Amino acid sequence: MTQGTAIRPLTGAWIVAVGVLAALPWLGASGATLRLVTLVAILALVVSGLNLTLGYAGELALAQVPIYAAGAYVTGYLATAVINDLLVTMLAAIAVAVVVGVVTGLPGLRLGGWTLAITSFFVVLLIPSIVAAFGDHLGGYEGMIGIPAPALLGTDLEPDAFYVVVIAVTALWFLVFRNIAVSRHGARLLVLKQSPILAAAVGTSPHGTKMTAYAIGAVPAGIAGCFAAYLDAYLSPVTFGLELSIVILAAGILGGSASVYGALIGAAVMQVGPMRIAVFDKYSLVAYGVFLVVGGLLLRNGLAGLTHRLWRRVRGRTTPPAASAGPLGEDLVDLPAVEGQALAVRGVTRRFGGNLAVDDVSFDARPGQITALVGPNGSGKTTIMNLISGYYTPDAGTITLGDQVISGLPAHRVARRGVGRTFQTPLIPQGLTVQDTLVTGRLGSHPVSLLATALRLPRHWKALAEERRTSREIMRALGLDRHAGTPAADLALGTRRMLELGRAIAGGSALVLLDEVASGLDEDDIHGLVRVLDKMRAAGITVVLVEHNFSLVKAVADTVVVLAEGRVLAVGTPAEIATDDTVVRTYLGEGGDITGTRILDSEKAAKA
Ligand SMILES: Nc1ncnc2c1ncn2[C@@H]1O[C@H](COP(=O)(O)OP(=O)(O)OP(=O)(O)O)[C@@H](O)[C@H]1O
Repeated sequence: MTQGTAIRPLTGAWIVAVGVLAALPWLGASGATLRLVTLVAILALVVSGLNLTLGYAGELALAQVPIYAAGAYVTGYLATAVINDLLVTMLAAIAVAVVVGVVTGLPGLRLGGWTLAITSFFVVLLIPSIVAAFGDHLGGYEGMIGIPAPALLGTDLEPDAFYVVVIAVTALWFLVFRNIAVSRHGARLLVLKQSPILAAAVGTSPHGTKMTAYAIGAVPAGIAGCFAAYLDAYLSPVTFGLELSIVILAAGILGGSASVYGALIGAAVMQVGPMRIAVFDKYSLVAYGVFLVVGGLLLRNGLAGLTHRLWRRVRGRTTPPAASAGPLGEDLVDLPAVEGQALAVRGVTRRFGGNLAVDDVSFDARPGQITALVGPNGSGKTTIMNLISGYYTPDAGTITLGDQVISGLPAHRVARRGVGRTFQTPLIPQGLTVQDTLVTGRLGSHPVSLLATALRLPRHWKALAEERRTSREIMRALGLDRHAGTPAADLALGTRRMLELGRAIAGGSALVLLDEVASGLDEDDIHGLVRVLDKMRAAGITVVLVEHNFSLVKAVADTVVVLAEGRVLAVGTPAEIATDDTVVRTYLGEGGDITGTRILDSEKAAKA
């Protein structure tokens, strides 16, 4: 999987850079230089955690300083009083950092946005009080002194060896971060950032994804804390203050928060620049503020984004113009067969306050058939789609898929049971190619563990091969193969609708819900859509289609369910519905002819 926002590392250059940095002690670098590089590595680790939670997952969890402090104090305490082995102290620092990361992120599960930012940012103010409360063990306000130099597996580490460990572990973390960012897990974070609704629709739990982001974002800060404790053999609560929070934020924004290596760039600029230069001392907060504003206002995705764009220009790659759909070729392949499941909606009712949006609705949708829901604006079609896909819970009635009751389940669980859907306005995240977007449709149905992804275990490669095969099959069936590498958000509306449809199918969905999928499409697009709908039927998928365009309904639907004011007015084949007296009288008045009606609702007709 690729991502538009992440810089792809030139692996060779990366290995050389890490090798040169690690060899600095033997290349005659001074102690001051080694210390500076160590400080850059420590800051880069903390900032990379921010990039992961904020830049990738879009969570305003800003508790990096408390997390970093937790890692540092745990290391200091263990090394001084319990066991001084870098492996043990680092693992303990990571574990405690993850706990602090998750706990400080918890408000984000309910509140999100700025409330999370404020609560997590100001946890930093508690650090001196917490350190003071455990003064006997953590040194209180005066600081913790006498942290011994680290040992590793029973061998004391000389300063140069410690330096090499810092470089090696930092390089390893950035490799892991990069592996996550360019994988399906990175896409999962990106989808959550841009639309929690879409995240649920593709089967990923918004809460679970947020918790994962808080947890992995805390890992590098815990490692950084461990290194910081050993570096100066001294810890003071003063170090872990608001100023450091602002430095981290400035480095993140300046480097580029939605990038892997932006953390290194931002940390290097801050450490080599304003944090070193004495003249900044007095005005340090002002200087950091300026860096924050410059990074935020002038640089789209920070210095990393700028480097990325320059690199693309040098390589002669510029963003292609919006890709238009155009007519589908004749060479479309069939969709892979699936085991469709019957949908049964029984007596479903849903109120919004005093408004009875859906009133005792029952209907069936069968595998290998297309069931159309039609009716004027406000008749309850979208509410029924949202009830089936788990965004709403019915006040009464049940919805079953095959032999499983799905009503009452949260949306991501419904998706995992094999329900895919599209939206009235296509939800296509920025930063993903067409192929990557199709892969996101498999996130819930074909999970791969984070560990397998981060460490590139065989399970990861197997899943990647499957993802590529399935997405290629779907692209060939939907005529999307010529757009495979195009940024999905740049596509024309017709192609975006087709892509959403592909994503809904990609996980092997037994039931696919299409909400006004033809809206805004031209004749070529609609012709292509009809062919694809025929393929879905042939593949055995159960399709429920909300549609205003009765010509399209007539062309594709096996069964039509007509709704009026939240109730089922009639059910039948398109031909039966077209001549149903009640339907014709209700919508067209005495003597009307629905067969020639493009749209049941005149307002929608104007829009279409
Ligand atoms: N989240 C909500 N809160 C309050 N009322 C809602 C909500 N969602 C839908 N409704 C109301 O429920 C009724 C049915 O709306 P719904 O969107 O399901 O109709 P629809 O047939 O899909 O209309 P359209 O064709 O315009 O999409 C409307 O009266 C609408 O105002």
